[in-house]
Amino acid sequence: MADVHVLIIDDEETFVRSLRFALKAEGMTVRGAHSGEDGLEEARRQRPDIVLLDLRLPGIGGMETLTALRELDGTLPVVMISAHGDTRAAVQAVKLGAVDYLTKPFELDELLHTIAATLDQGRVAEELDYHRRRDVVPVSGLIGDSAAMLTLRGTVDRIATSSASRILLLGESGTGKAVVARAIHTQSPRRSRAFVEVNCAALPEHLIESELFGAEKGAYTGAHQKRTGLVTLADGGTLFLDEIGELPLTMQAKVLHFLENGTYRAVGSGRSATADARVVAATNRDLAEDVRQGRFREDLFYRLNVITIGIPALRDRGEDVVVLATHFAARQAAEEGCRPVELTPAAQDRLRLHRWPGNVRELKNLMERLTILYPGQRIEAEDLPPEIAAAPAVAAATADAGPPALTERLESAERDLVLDALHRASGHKGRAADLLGISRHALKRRLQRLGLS
Ligand SMILES: Nc1ncnc2c1ncn2[C@@H]1O[C@H](COP(=O)(O)OP(=O)(O)OP(=O)(O)O)[C@@H](O)[C@H]1O
Repeated sequence: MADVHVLIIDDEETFVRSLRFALKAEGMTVRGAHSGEDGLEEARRQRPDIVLLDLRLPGIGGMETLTALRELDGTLPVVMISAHGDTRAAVQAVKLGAVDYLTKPFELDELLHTIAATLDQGRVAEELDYHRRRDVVPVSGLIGDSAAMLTLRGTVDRIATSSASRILLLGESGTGKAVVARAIHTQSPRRSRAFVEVNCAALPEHLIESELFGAEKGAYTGAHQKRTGLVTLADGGTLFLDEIGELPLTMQAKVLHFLENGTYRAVGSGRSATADARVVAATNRDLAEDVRQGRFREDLFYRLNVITIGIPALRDRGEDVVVLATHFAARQAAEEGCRPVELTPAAQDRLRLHRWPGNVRELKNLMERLTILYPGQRIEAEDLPPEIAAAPAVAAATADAGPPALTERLESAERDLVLDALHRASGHKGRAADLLGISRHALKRRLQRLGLS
């Protein structure tokens, strides 16, 4: 059992010394502490793999030390050491979270067996904890160690400090385009100036122009005072035009003019003004197709499509699914003031197999929901929503039966489109129906049929 770090907290010096000697002979690293206070300090500093804790200690007692250790790290296994006649208290300690107890005097073999069994049991929890300890959010805010993510972070680093003033981000909904846009800003020399985010899909058409470029007092009905445009606010900083594919054609011409000349005109103003904003635009649409369909200006497309960053879908990022799930679980737990949920290996497999049409956003929402429903608990595959829990079954069935039937594939594509439209319409069914080009009634029927209502 090399590489195992053991912390012994016991006030009997000779006992600690002899255990230390014996465990070191087994290749373990052993530290000793003679009081609960010292033991806690030691645990904080060296993060042991297992703690052997005497029930009877001077100062803060064994039970209190156990509680404090659990607060420090809920996954740290603690084995209680009790004297004869203390069995009741030892059992109580197990109820409080100790993994086991040994009664003095005990054989070395018994102790070695307990340590081995405990560490083996703790492996799943440990793996998660490993991720948690590594869960240091990178400067970019972009979590993930997959090859795709490393490449993305490298690209963001390079582009942020380059002179590129127009950047286009492409990726499915929820892949992290907004996070990337912000990372480009915070890693650029513009970081001390404003990062201004505009969601082109959320603004009603008649307001977009005045929001973006500002308006003079009285420029239109209801313009009671002069309005400063978001472009002006982004001067020296970064303007993030999210969902640029939703920009109405009339506005596309005005944005193009600004991108080409750096000048703009507030609504109702005769004078043109300048603003030096780096523009990062994002879309989940196929802009080239929109150009072909006449929905997006070709000149604006080419103007934007110079420095393009593709953001991979979550399903193509391998282990990132589990790394991100662990990150969101830890973050939500901190918010709720509880221990993070732990995903069993079977549950992790289901997450790996799911297609994640809503990408990282869908995963984040899931982990938030699980934390609220099962605070600090182990999540079994069956605790996951049916569409995720069923993933391996579907995968196995399709593997046996060859490629999925056309109806299944159509249904899955339909579900993705409907979910995407609902997301883009912020859950508003009328708008989602418009985006899909169907009636509200037809959308309702589809939602029912797909089990999404
Ligand atoms: N790599 C990542 N690391 C940490 N959090 C992430 C990552 N990617 C996305 N997120 C989180 O997932 C959520 C969705 O991300 P974001 O809003 O950036 O997606 P988006 O691609 O801009 O979506 P949309 O196209 O719908 O606007 C956010 O809460 C974001 O913080």
